[in-house]
Amino acid sequence: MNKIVFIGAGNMSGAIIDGMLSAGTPPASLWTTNRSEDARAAWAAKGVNASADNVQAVAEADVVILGVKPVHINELLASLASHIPKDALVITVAAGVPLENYQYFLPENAICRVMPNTPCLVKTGVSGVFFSDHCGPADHETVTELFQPLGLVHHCQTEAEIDLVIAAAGSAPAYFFLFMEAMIAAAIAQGLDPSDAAAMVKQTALGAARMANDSEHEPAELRRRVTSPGGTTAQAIERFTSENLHGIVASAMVDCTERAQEMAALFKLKHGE
Ligand SMILES: NC(=O)C1=CN([C@@H]2O[C@H](COP(=O)(O)OP(=O)(O)OC[C@H]3O[C@@H](n4cnc5c(N)ncnc54)[C@H](OP(=O)(O)O)[C@@H]3O)[C@@H](O)[C@H]2O)C=CC1
Ligand SMILES: O=C(O)[C@@H]1CCC=N1
Repeated sequence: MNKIVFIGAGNMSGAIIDGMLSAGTPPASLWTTNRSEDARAAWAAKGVNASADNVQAVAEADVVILGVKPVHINELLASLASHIPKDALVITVAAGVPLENYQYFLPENAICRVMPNTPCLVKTGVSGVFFSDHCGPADHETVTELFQPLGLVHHCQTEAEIDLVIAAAGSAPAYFFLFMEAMIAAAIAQGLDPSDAAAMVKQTALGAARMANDSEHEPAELRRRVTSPGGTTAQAIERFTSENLHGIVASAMVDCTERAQEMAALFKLKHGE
């Protein structure tokens, strides 16, 4: 059994771990580290090995998954890199930290940047992956084995493509949640009971997402099939269009990608400074 170690098991890594558990990964093969005692107790209650000691956790690891915030990656690598087995595959889910940082601290390891999203929790995630030159077929296989059961795996051709995956998938669950929040608030403002409004909006989002995935038709055609000429939907769509929904979405996604690029410039190791 492989030893898979998560350094920092918060929102994103936690979703991956819970997704893996529900996909049948034996909890005893998973190790997590957290500084908070409550987080460790919660993982231990699920049968996952939980520790506060990163150095001890990575001993004899086959796969190390770095799940801390981007701002903490460099200091974590500086303190932990020499303890990570050289034959371990190192996976990082951090946004905006370039591969070269990991390669500097871990020159002999195979490294893979993965940009997942939180729906990995319910095995309908998206994970963009980009491999370092040190990665061989066995590493590609390991990443596929780990992430495919959690949803769609997209192979990025360039590292820069990871930043596009962030805008289209990594950050994107939040856009849909925001849209749901706005719809629920509007339905309540129009007089629906709050719990009825929430239940209807969530169920409609689920139904639309399922149809979009299962149908032979593109979303634009599915939209047309709801929109009777001169009817109610047409009025709502006209408002979205005239108020530039497409433009807002496009600008938001450009902002998202640009923020990842800014973070990369910020966190990139500056040798000799
Ligand atoms: N949230 C998301 O949807 C996505 C996030 N990501 C990436 O995932 C990473 C984590 O983000 P997210 O999960 O949201 O953040 P969280 O803050 O929820 O998770 C980070 C975790 O790291 C733990 N931690 C921090 N420092 C250490 C340390 N030195 N040793 C061990 N554990 C540590 C924290 O727990 P404790 O304080 O108990 O130690 C916390 O549980 C980021 O790099 C982000 O870019 C990528 C895609 C999507
Ligand atoms: O907001 C963030 O920076 C992280 C990366 C993608 C989703 N959450």
